[in-house]
Amino acid sequence: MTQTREEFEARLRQIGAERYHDKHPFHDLLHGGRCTPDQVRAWVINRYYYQHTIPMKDAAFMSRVEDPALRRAWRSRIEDHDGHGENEGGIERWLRLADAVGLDRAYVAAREGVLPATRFACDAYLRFVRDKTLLEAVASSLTELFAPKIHANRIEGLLQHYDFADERALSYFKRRLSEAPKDVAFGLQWVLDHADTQEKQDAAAAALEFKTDVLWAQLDALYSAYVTPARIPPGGWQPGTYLRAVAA
Ligand SMILES: O=C(O)c1cc(C(=O)O)c2c(n1)C(=O)C(=O)c1cc(C(=O)O)[nH]c1-2
Repeated sequence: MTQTREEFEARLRQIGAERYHDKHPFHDLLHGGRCTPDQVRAWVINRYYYQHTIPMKDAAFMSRVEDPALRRAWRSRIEDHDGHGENEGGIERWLRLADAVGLDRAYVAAREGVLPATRFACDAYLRFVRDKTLLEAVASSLTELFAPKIHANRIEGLLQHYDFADERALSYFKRRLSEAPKDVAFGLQWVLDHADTQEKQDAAAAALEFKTDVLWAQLDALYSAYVTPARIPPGGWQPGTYLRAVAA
């Protein structure tokens, strides 16, 4: 049976409550100050691949949208990451974090040393948004409903526990606190408006579950490669390499 708007929204929120990556043990380590400097670096390197993918998936999405009003509402997402005018953009802010944790930013930006499962997960997200219905594509972005809380926890945890953490290093997360809510408020209303049959509601819910898997799989990959017993796959970043040259 088709759910009411309220029931369907509650169903989407329940997916986050059960499956969002705030519950992943790697985040407990990271936010609780129990990651080594190299584990933090591995996270920064791998998560950059996600950052790199996001504006590409948004561009793939927009290339399929025929409604100018929807494109107009969506396009700030690309500018948020790539920058616009005075705003240097989220990708640059992520590279500041790479600087702060002592990594060579050119290495991070080149996306070498990224774990295979990170690539597979992020590439799957891009393909999903390119190939599925617009409703599924928008629904897959709704993990951002749950992101402000994890960003706030991260800012607090990193500031409390790690010497590298300061306002400049964490500017990516601070900025997302104001960017994400506007995006997700629009996305949620759009999904609620368009998922008007049971079939569409099921497809949108499945898309959101798929996206929680995309996020979870990236942290599983990190955990298995860099937390005991660490098993770094061939080609993965080796701790101690590609550190930033420090002036003598
Ligand atoms: O740190 C996080 O946990 C987290 C999660 C997510 C998410 O839920 O997909 C995003 C972000 N951050 C983020 O910073 C971001 O720009 C973003 C864009 C999107 C998207 O699917 O369009 N998700 C996320």
